[in-house]
Amino acid sequence: METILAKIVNRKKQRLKELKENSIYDFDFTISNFEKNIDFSIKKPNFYNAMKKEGLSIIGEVKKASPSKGIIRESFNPIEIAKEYNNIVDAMSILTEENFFMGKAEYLKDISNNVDIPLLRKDFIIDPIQIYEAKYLGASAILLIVSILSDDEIKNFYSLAKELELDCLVEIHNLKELNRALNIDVDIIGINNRNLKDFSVSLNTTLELSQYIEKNKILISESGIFDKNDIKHLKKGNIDGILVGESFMKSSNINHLAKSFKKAFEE
Ligand SMILES: O=P(O)(O)OC[C@@H](O)[C@@H](O)c1c[nH]c2ccccc12
Repeated sequence: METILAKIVNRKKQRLKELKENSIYDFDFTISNFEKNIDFSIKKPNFYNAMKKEGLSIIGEVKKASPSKGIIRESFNPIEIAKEYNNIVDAMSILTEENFFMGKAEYLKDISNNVDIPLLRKDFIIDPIQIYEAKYLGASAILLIVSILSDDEIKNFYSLAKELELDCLVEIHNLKELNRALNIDVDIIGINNRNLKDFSVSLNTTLELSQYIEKNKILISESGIFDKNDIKHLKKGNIDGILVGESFMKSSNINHLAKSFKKAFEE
C-alpha cells in the first residue's frame, strides 16, 4: 500500500511540474529567475541562534490542516496568527504544502513582511528550486526530511541551503535516519515524534533517539506536544527546543500555553 508520505511526495513532484509550466510568480519558475529576484542584501534573523539560546526554544507552527487531523483551525488568518506568535515564540514554522496541509507559498512571503523572528519553510523539499524559493519568500531556514531524500540529496540540499544563508532543520524518525543525518554533520536535528508513514505519535521517539546525539548539536522535538507534562517528559532527552502546531492552533491563549512550556522546562 502506498503510504501517505509517498502520496504527498508524488503530489509534490506533480506540483513542481505544474509550477514550471505555469508559474505563480511574475517570472518563470526557474532557479536562475529566483537567483535574480532574491535580494541577498536583506539579512534575515538567524534561526540557529534562536534555537541555541538559553532555555527552551519554541517554534510555533502556522498550520491550518493536516492529513492526520483534517482541519485543525477553522478561522485561519496566517498574518494574524504570525503577529500573535511574534512576541511569544522564538521562531515560526510556516507550512507551504498545499494539498495535504492547506498551506501556501504566499503565506511565507506575507508573514516575513510582518514579523521579525526567524521563519522555517515547512514543506516536502525534493528539488533544489524549492530551496531558492524558500530564500526568495523570506525564510531563515528550511526543513529537510531525511526519509524522502537520498544521501546525496541531503548533502547537496544542505550545502545549497548554507550557501543561500539558510539553516536546515534535518528531520529524522528512527536510528537509521539519524545516522544518515549525522554522516553529513548537520547542526540542527529534528526528531519527529509522529511517524509520517502511519501517523502514530510517541514522545518516547525523542527520548530513545536523543541518546545518540552529541551535545553540540541542536535538538528539536517535533509533533504531539500538548501540555507541561509533555515538556517535563521531553526534558529527559536533553532537547534544545520544540516544534508545536496543533496545540497552539487550537489554543485560545497561545501566550499562556507557551509560557507554561517554558516554565515546565525550567522546573
Ligand atoms: O501539530 P503538531 O502535532 O504539534 O506537529 C507540528 C509539526 O511537528 C508537524 O506539523 C510536522 C513535523 N514534521 C513535518 C513534516 C511535514 C509536515 C508537517 C510536519
